[in-house]
Amino acid sequence: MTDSIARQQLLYVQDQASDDEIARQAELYGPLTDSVRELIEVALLTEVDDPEVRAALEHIESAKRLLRQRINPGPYGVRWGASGQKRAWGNAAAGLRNAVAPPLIVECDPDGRARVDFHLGSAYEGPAGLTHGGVSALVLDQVLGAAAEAAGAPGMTGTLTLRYRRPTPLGALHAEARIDRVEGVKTIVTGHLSGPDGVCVEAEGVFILPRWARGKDSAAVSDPA
Ligand SMILES: CCCCCCCCCC(=O)SCCNC(=O)CCNC(=O)[C@H](O)C(C)(C)COP(=O)(O)OP(=O)(O)OC[C@H]1O[C@@H](n2cnc3c(N)ncnc32)[C@H](O)[C@@H]1OP(=O)(O)O
Repeated sequence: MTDSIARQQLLYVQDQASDDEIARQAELYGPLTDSVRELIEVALLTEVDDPEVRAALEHIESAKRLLRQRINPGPYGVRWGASGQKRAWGNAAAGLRNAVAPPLIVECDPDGRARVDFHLGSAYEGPAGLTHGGVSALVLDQVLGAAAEAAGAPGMTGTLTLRYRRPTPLGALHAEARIDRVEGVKTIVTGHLSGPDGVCVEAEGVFILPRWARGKDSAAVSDPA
């Protein structure tokens, strides 16, 4: 096993947090994350005068000093509580503590289907007024991966193939996925991302249970938010 795989495995942690403690943390950190996400949007779009921008910066620096007083060196990893509840709160697409995440709150069925309605604001812009193609890939990677995981066939993304059929607007969007087939350690999942005018991006993903995780509890590579 390489050092990087060994290091990665140390970030899958059974911390035995109780459901009450997890709920407390979600109530505490969820609003902080939402506020920082809004801050990203407001910082991007504000048109106030220079003194107000400088004053806002001082407040933000002060908030950072407060929060840095005790800090996890990171990354967050994936944690399981005492009841088996998982937290992938650092996940870039769905993490409850990650302000970069849109966030995606993906609904899954055990037969390998997943869907999510979500909103992309101005921070996800690529072409003027449109969603960045890499952000569409992020969303589809997460939703297709969630479908594989929901059916008990989780894996790392081996190949993700996208077809951008029409520009993806910002705003209210939908993505869904379903397992097409399972071939040994490979799970092939298809899906799409759509906007108000129909399908914008089609996707096919090959999710592979990595060699190091074979024969272990499949949760070792699953990564729900
Ligand atoms: C609820 C939330 C669910 C979570 C959603 C998560 C979504 C996000 C997921 C990610 O972002 S994962 C991060 C991006 N992906 C990676 O970083 C993967 C990096 N690559 C690897 O770790 C390994 O190359 C990989 C695990 C993909 C495969 O390595 P293995 O050593 O385990 O594969 P192996 O050589 O044993 O091959 C197994 C099978 O897979 C095939 N294969 C290997 N690499 C492949 C590849 N890249 N694409 C397609 N097929 C591949 C290989 O031909 C073979 O097919 P057969 O079984 O038919 O012989």
